[in-house]
Amino acid sequence: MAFKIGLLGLGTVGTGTAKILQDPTGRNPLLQTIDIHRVGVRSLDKPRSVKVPSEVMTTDLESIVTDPEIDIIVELLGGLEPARSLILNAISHGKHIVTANKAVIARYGAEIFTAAEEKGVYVLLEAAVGGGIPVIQPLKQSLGVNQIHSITGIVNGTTNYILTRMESEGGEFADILADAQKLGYAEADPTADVEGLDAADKIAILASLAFAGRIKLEDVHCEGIRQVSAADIAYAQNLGFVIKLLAVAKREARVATSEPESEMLQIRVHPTLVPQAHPLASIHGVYNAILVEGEPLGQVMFFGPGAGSGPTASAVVSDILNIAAVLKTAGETHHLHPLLSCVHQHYCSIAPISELVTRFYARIMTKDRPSVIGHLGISFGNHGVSLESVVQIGFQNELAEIVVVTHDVREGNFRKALAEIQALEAVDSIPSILRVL
Ligand SMILES: NC(=O)C1=CN([C@@H]2O[C@H](COP(=O)(O)OP(=O)(O)OC[C@H]3O[C@@H](n4cnc5c(N)ncnc54)[C@H](OP(=O)(O)O)[C@@H]3O)[C@@H](O)[C@H]2O)C=CC1
Ligand SMILES: N[C@@H](CC=O)C(=O)O
Ligand code: NA
Repeated sequence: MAFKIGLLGLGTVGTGTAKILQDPTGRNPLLQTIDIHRVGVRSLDKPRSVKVPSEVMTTDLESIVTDPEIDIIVELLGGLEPARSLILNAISHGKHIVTANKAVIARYGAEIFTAAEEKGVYVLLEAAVGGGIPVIQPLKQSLGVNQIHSITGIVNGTTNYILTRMESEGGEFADILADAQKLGYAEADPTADVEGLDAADKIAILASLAFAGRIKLEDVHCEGIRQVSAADIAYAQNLGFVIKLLAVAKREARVATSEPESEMLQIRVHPTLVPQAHPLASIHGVYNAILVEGEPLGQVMFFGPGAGSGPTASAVVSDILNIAAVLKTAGETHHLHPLLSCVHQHYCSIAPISELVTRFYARIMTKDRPSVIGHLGISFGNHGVSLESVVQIGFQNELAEIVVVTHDVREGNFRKALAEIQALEAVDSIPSILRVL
C-alpha cells in the first residue's frame, strides 16, 4: 500500500522533508511506501537544492489540496494565509494534514481540529514546537498517563541565541540582533521571535495538549526580550542567574473561589532570571529545551535542535510516517486513533497575570541620597512585598542603580508597589522588571 503526499512549500523545511523522503535507505522501511506526488511553491524558477521532477511542481496549491490521488497534505508554507484556507480545504477533501505551522495552529486550531474530527482525518504537528525535538507526540502518548503540573520551555532559538551571546560577550540586544540577522540566525523580520509571539504560539499548543483543553491565544501573557539590557545580564550573573525567555504553562489551584474543583492555568512568555543550577540555565545558542513536570513521573526534559532544515524535517516526516502506519493497519475502519487525534472541546480558564505569584527582579535608577533605599523598602512594605536582596552596585549618569530581588509576591501587589516607587521624588526610572524562576 503506497501513500501519496502533496507538499506545500519547498523552502527550508520542505527541502529537508523532500531530502529524507528521497533517501529512505537506513530509515524506517515504511518510508519506501511514501511518494511525493505534487509540490506547491510560489516560484517555479527558483533554484532548489533538492531535485524534484518539474512536472510534479506547481504554483496552483488549490489543485494539490483537491487532488483525489493525494492522501496527506504536508503544509510547510508558513504564515496565516493561504496556509489556513489550504489546510481547511484539504480537510474538506478528506486529506490528512501534517504541518509545522505553529502560527496557524495556535490561532485556528479549534476550527481546524473540529473540521478534521468531522471528516475523520489526522492533523499532526510535531515540527510546530521544538522543531526536531519530539515533544508533541510524547505529550499525547508517552506522558499521557501523567497529571501534568507544568511545562517550562526555551522554545525560541533566535532569542536564546541573542541572550546567550549577550551573556558571553556583554553586548547590547540591538547589536547582537543585527549580527544574528547577518549570520542568518534571525529572520529579516524578527518581530515574532523577539517579541515572544512565536514562543506564545508554541506554549499555547503545548498547554492545550498537556491540559487537554483549548487555549485562546489572547489569554497568553507575552513579553519579549527587547527590554533586557547588558546591565541586567551582568546583574543577573552576579546574583547567580542567567536570563532566558521562558514559556511557562502551569496548573494552579484557585485559592479565592467558592468552587473547590475549579482550576486555572497560568500561561505566559517572558524573560526570566533562571538560577544558574537549573537545567534550563545550561541551554545555549539556538537550542530549545522543554521541561515537563507531572505526577507520577516527576521531571523530564526534552532537549535538541528547535529549528533548521534537517531537524525540523525529521519531525515532519515522523508525522507522515505515523499517519502512514495507522492507515496501513486501520484497514476499512474509519475510527481515528485516539493517541494521534485531538478532540478537545472546552476552553481552559487562564488566570490573569496580576494573580501570578512569583519572585521579581527590578532595576531602579534613583538620586544618590542616603535615605533612598529606606523609602523603597517602605513602599514595598506598604504592598506586602518582602525583599530577598537589595544591592546598589553601579552609577549611571550620576544616578544610583539599585537592584532588588523579592520573595514570592502576587504580581498585582508588586505592580502597585512599583507605581508608588515610581512616584517618589528620588526615583528617576525603573528600566527593568523581570520575573525570577
Ligand atoms: N525554518 C525552520 O527552522 C522552522 C520552520 N518551522 C515552520 O515551518 C514552516 C515553513 O518554514 P520554512 O521552511 O522556514 O519557510 P520558507 O520561507 O523557507 O519556505 C516557504 C515555502 O513555501 C512556499 N510558499 C510560501 N507562501 C506561498 C504561497 N502563497 N504560495 C505558494 N508557495 C508559497 C515558498 O515558495 P518559494 O520557494 O517558491 O518561495 C517556499 O517554498 C513555517 O510554518 C515555519 O514556522 C517550524 C520549525 C522550524
Ligand atoms: N523562529 C523560530 C524557528 C522555528 O520555530 C526560532 O527562532 O526558534
Ligand atoms: Na517537535
